[in-house]
Amino acid sequence: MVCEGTHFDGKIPHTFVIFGASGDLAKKKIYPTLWWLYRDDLLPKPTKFCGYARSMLTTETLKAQCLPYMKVQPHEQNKYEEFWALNDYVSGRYDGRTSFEVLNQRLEMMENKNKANRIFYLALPPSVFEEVTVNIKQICMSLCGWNRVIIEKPFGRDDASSQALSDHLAGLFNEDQLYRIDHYLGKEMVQNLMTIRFGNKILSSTWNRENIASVLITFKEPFGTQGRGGYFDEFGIIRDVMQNHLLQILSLVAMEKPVSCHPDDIRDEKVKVLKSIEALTLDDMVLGQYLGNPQGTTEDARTGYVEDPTVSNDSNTPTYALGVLKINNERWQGVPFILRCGKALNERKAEVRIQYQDVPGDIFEGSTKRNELVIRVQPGEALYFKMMTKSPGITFDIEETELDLTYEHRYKDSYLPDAYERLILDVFCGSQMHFVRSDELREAWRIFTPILHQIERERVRPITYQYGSRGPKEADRKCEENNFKYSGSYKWHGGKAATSNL
Ligand SMILES: NC(=O)C1=CN([C@@H]2O[C@H](COP(=O)(O)OP(=O)(O)OC[C@H]3O[C@@H](n4cnc5c(N)ncnc54)[C@H](OP(=O)(O)O)[C@@H]3O)[C@@H](O)[C@H]2O)C=CC1
Ligand SMILES: O=C1O[C@H](COP(=O)(O)O)[C@@H](O)[C@H](O)[C@H]1O
Repeated sequence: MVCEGTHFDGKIPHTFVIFGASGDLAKKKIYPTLWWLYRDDLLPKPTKFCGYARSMLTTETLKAQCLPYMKVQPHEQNKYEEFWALNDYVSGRYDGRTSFEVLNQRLEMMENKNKANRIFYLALPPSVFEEVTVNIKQICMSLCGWNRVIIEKPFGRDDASSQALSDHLAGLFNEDQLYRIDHYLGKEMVQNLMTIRFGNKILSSTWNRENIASVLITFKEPFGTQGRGGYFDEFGIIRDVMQNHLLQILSLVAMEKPVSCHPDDIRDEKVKVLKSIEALTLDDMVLGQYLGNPQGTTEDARTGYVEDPTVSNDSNTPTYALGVLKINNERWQGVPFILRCGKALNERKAEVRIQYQDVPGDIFEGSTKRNELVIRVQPGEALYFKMMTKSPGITFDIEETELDLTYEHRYKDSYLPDAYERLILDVFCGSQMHFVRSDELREAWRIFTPILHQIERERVRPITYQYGSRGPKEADRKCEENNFKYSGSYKWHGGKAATSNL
């Protein structure tokens, strides 16, 4: 794909600074990702890494904390030690100048006072975000290389708080220095959406209201808060998953073809389609909250959401949400885009279902089923197209079958990197294609803020569903009302890959 930012500058040293290095995200995702990129020789040489947090750690203790997540193979041990030899750690406050001055001196030492590019990863709670970014800007910027700042969600709680954050950041950095991570944009099948759509004539010419009945975008997780409901209860599933991951997928499914693959051309189209979406209302939604399953085999499964000790007994925070979005433009008017997401459900799955309309002028006595293009994001990346065929043999009966592109079969020997690997490498390369621009964010909050405020103001009660179920029955009814037909007749006769994901 021809686009900017596909290469990094291999001649200049790079320093990667991880704020919140002692935390959960850092040890489970950021350090492992940096190690994998280093292991596979994908980073510029030399790149050094510096952790920063309040905890009094050493590089050795940090290394020990990260070990369970690093997936080090015995033959990689030497390289693994090399990786840690490139690491340093500074303990300091988030709000004082002095600590940041110490950090900057340490960075200069690591860089031998040479020209260096710096990447700052903010794996931090939003409460310290503002002071850390101010201190980075005032004290820690590389003076001759470039500086890039990676930010993790939540990007605010609603339109006003998100705008305040965007304004704060805009006062410190240029938009091209800011990399807002939505890790779903780093997933293989999400990145594939543009190619599927714009690289296939057969799909591009049917991708519209004349052919498509509805689009269903799903995220499901088979576990609850696992005792960490405190964070979740402040946000809920709409802010946690729907407003970001699912809406990003929607915009890639629904946007017009960009002028080129330049990141700004793509993001311009994403913003345009978001602008055509009306704000959600309660009538467009089904909200759920899980109850414990007394027959559950784990403590998590037996514990209902409000029984989590870190969640209040009368919390009305949704752990499940379905929302029907309408896109008011020439391509999509009248086609419901149904977003569904939930925790404590029956399976782990993220997928997009493009359901085509019924065949007009039926000659098969009502036995045709709708075509459906399924883009399975996880687990087990696959693209399959459900279609009708004549049953093989002497009969003239018809049956449902599929054109199947299961990655595990077709691309058996390919390595699919983790989303964070792709995205962090993009930051080294300066490609913002898979990062969220501030105007995308503004539109996303415009769509969701009114409903979020209403749920909080009116204390709207979610419908309860049992841990391990498919969620509230009302959600299936809402799909039906919105032109998504489920027949239950489809049978997949496929191999190992499919069964292991059922
Ligand atoms: N390449 C491959 O590996 C392929 C694998 N397969 C496998 O075959 C299986 C079946 O294929 P699939 O496309 O899912 O076909 P189905 O049409 O059988 O199911 C579609 C989805 O409908 C949902 N559903 C279940 N009950 C209802 C209901 N009452 N109302 C509305 N929706 C309902 C389920 O998802 P939910 O619970 O989320 O609503 C289900 O996944 C899949 O699990 C898939 O893994 C199929 C083709 C290719
Ligand atoms: O951003 C989030 O995503 C994870 C799910 O990510 P996945 O890559 O494992 O699908 C979710 O568990 C978490 O609540 C949410 O904040």
